[in-house]
Amino acid sequence: MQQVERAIFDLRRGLPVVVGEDADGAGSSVMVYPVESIADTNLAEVLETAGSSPALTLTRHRMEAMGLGLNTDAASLPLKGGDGLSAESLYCAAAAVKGGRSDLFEEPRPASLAERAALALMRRALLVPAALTARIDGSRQAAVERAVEEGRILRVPARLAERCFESGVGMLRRVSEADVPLSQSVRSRFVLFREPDGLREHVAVLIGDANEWSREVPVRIHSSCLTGDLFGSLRCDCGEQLQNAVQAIAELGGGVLLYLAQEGRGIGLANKLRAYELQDAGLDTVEADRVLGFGDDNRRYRVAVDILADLSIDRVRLLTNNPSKVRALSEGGVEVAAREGLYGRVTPQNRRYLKAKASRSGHLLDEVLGK
Ligand SMILES: Nc1nc2c(ncn2[C@@H]2O[C@H](COP(=O)(O)OP(=O)(O)OP(=O)(O)O)[C@@H](O)[C@H]2O)c(=O)[nH]1
Ligand SMILES: [Zn+2]
Repeated sequence: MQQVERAIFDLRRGLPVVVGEDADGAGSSVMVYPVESIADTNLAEVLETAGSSPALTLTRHRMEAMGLGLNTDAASLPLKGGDGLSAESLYCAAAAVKGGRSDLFEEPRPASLAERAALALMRRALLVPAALTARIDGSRQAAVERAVEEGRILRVPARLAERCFESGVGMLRRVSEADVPLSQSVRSRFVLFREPDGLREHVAVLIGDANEWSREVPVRIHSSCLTGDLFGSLRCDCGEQLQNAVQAIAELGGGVLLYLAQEGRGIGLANKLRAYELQDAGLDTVEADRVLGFGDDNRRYRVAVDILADLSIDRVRLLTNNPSKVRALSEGGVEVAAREGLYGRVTPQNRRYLKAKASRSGHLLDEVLGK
């Protein structure tokens, strides 16, 4: 997987990578550029390097947002070229609320294996899930091969890249820990876990004395929210939920708060801010993520299951309003003996967000929003 991790870093830096369809990554290969960082000059470079016409590869959700239904998980829109084609027009087609100019593209076709893998890499890299892709023409293969051998560009096998979200299952590493007294619970210990690819770190906050925890350990699974947790943003309820969770767990005799690196429901802070802009243009929190090409909720809770296993916890009292967290733990073999609601204050700024969570994602919020 090392190549895949390196490719993710390159893509985050705005560099292209080569995705190949054979097991060793060679064979039918595609150059991949992250759309969000492509500059006008790169467009000429893509044509020159790959020697074939590029396409814009998008997720099904983005295609739907553009009114281009195609019954596949991902599709590619071959570029027509000509006037109006620029880095900006590509970005608009990939992420703007209005979907960009359709006259710049040919009819969509289902994405190839390498193109689908390119989108998986974008999502893992927390970029806008849109790639400029170009098959490497036979006439350019030798040059690309040389660039790969000389380390000027990375090549990854599509099959590995496509599975970049699964690479770490069951392989979290417990890295370091220390006591960190909190104002609401003086006896608290932070334990840090790192995913094997080194890309994400998660923290388990052990509250109180583990020997005194009840058999149904009070557990909160909290997805990180820089704006809410640290700055008290009024757009969401995360900051207050975080504080209330520590308080509630302490009052229940201690337990665990899992602070998971899942900013913006797993789409990352950059995309969350993009989604906020789309919300300010009228979309709700779920629609905005879809328009950016994501699903309704991009979080997977496997890391929570793995951390609880490491802590030898198999029965919990879960503090959440989110039924998918309950489901994910149960499916992962953790018994959810009870669920308890956990709320922040409803404010004029977050009411619409909370209502959308209740109506679109099934959050159990009647207690604070009314029926
Ligand atoms: N994409 C996106 N993410 C958001 C938005 N507002 C808040 N978030 C993120 O949503 C997540 C909320 O996490 P949690 O509070 O753990 O989960 P939850 O699904 O609300 O469920 P609860 O357990 O009931 O709180 C955080 O990662 C926030 O950064 C938004 O408008 N768009
Ligand atoms: Zn938040």
